[in-house]
Amino acid sequence: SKEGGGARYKDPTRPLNARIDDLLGRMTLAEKIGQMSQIEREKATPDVINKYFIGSVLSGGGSVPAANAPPEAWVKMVNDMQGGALSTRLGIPMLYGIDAVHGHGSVYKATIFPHNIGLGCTRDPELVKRIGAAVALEVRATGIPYIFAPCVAVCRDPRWGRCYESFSEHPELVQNMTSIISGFQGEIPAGGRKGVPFVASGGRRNVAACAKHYVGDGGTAGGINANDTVATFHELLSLHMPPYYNAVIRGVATVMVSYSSFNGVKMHANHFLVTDFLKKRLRFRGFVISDYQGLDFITTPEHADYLLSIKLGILAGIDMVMIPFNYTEFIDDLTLLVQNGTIPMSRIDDAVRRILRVKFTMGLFENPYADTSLAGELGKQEHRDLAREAVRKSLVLLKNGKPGDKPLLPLPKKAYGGSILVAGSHADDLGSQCGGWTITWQGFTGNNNLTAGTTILDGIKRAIEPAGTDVVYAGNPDADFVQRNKARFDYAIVVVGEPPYAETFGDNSNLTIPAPGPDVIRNVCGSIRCVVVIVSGRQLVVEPYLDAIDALVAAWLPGTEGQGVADVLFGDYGFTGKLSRTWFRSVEQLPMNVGDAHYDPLFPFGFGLETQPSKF
Ligand SMILES: O=[N+]([O-])c1ccc(O[C@@H]2O[C@@H](CO)[C@H](O)[C@H](S[C@@H]3O[C@H](CO)[C@@H](O)[C@H](O)[C@H]3O)[C@@H]2O)cc1
Repeated sequence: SKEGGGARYKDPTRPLNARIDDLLGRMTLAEKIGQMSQIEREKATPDVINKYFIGSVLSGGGSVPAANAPPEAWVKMVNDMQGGALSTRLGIPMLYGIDAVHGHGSVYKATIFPHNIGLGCTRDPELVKRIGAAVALEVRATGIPYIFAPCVAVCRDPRWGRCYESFSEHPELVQNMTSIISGFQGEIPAGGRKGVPFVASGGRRNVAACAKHYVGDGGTAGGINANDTVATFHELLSLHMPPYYNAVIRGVATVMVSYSSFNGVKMHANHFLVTDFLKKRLRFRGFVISDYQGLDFITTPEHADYLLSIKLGILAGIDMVMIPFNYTEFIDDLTLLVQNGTIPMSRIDDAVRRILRVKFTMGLFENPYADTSLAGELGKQEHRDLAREAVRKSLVLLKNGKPGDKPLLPLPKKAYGGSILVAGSHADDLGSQCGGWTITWQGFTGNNNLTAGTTILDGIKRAIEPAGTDVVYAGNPDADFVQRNKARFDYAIVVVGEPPYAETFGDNSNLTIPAPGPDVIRNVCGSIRCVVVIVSGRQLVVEPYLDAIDALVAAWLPGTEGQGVADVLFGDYGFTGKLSRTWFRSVEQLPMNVGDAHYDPLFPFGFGLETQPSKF
């Protein structure tokens, strides 16, 4: 019968392809196009999902059921939507997706891990896999089974606003960090088929992942977001493609297409790279999803010719469209294009087959509803301890003592004179130490209880006040304050850096430390032995201040567990981090990456001084 009923596709003992064939054979064009449609949470009522057979829903950056929503509220929201999907004729479950750039970033009191640029500096794929597994549990705690992560961009220019989402400028380091996919989805069992979508569906403690943004997102001209990556095919294959080999082998369930272009051809309209290369040459068997309004941006201005955009995107090989708002227009236009023969049914069937393969593989048909049994996983101490370990291992020590001086780090917990100075805006700013994609798309500044965490200053106080050291904090001390007080302090810790940003808002062509950071460095380090800690999404201009600085630490964007910084500053652990990116002298040198013929860095790729844990 054409109805769902006791149909073969509902029988989990049936072979995967038999279930797909049975279900596909029953589907109308409207049901097929519904599966290819992903809409935004705020549009996704159970009625809309039911009426249009919607196959997927997403939370865009910051799109939450309510401010500070607890896991239970997320689970209820997802399950209400799922009820709309399961009440359709064939009862195909919908797939809810969300970004998890550095942990379950949209969710109140989730553990926020260091951004990928810092994880690359750990050189620890096992650690990163453990992080993936922890993030999967925190995402499942809210009833969500699919994340738009990891970003496997190979960022070749730090002027790009998304460079912190990239593990490294070096493709091999990014390839190694694809271990996070096995954390998110679960490890393919020994002897299990590689290169096909895999999500450990048994325990429901894993999520479907998404390698993004295919391909060359990190190689755009001048690091301009969503711009043109001009390169030979060989350069594309040797610099930007390698992480996708690893992602496919690890069974990544989905791949997201990049807004960027390759030699002037929009990736969202690139049949050769999406279909001929990814699907045929690499034999990727999961589904390809567009980026948010990615079809609209095929044309300039965006959405200028939506019929054309849909034709080009779907024929290029995109299987699911992150619409996300104008879903009736999308559905009507795609229906028209199929009915008038512009898009063959075979292309639609390929897309739906891939989507169904992921949904069957991850057990979504057997477990369509979430429950609150994992609510305790959200932000639990074990995950915060893991994040703290990642912070420790991500820190890179770039300088430790002026020429002729003895090393300044590790610092003594007991200050000889009894007091130390902590200065700089970023010492006491949870939002800034987390960076973009935290609670909101662009992130936030300050500590205003938007989530739970430990600032770098809190961590310093907890580390040394018990030893009897008095910590004096001054966010922006002027020269007068320093002159009047310098004799009080054994040393100073200066924490400065960038404000939070995401995507185009982070595109930056000067990469200077934002004011008043340079003044704080000059005022403090000119009079007191100082450790400068830079909190940023990438390398910044530091050469002008280097001589005045006694010790220099790159902390990147550590996330909620700021105590990890103090752990290493005061010697509970040694510095082990190595640069995942070349630290330039000036922006005029950019782009400049390890392996370039002309390579004149301030600190080279792989650089990082080490210290031993201190006894006392
Ligand atoms: O082409 N272009 O020039 C362009 C510029 C701005 C856009 O604007 C758009 O609007 C934003 C408003 O929410 C969206 O977040 C996306 S970002 C997008 O969102 C996904 C879902 O959150 C993430 O998984 C992806 O990794 C991320 O790239 C985009 O920036 C769109 C396109």
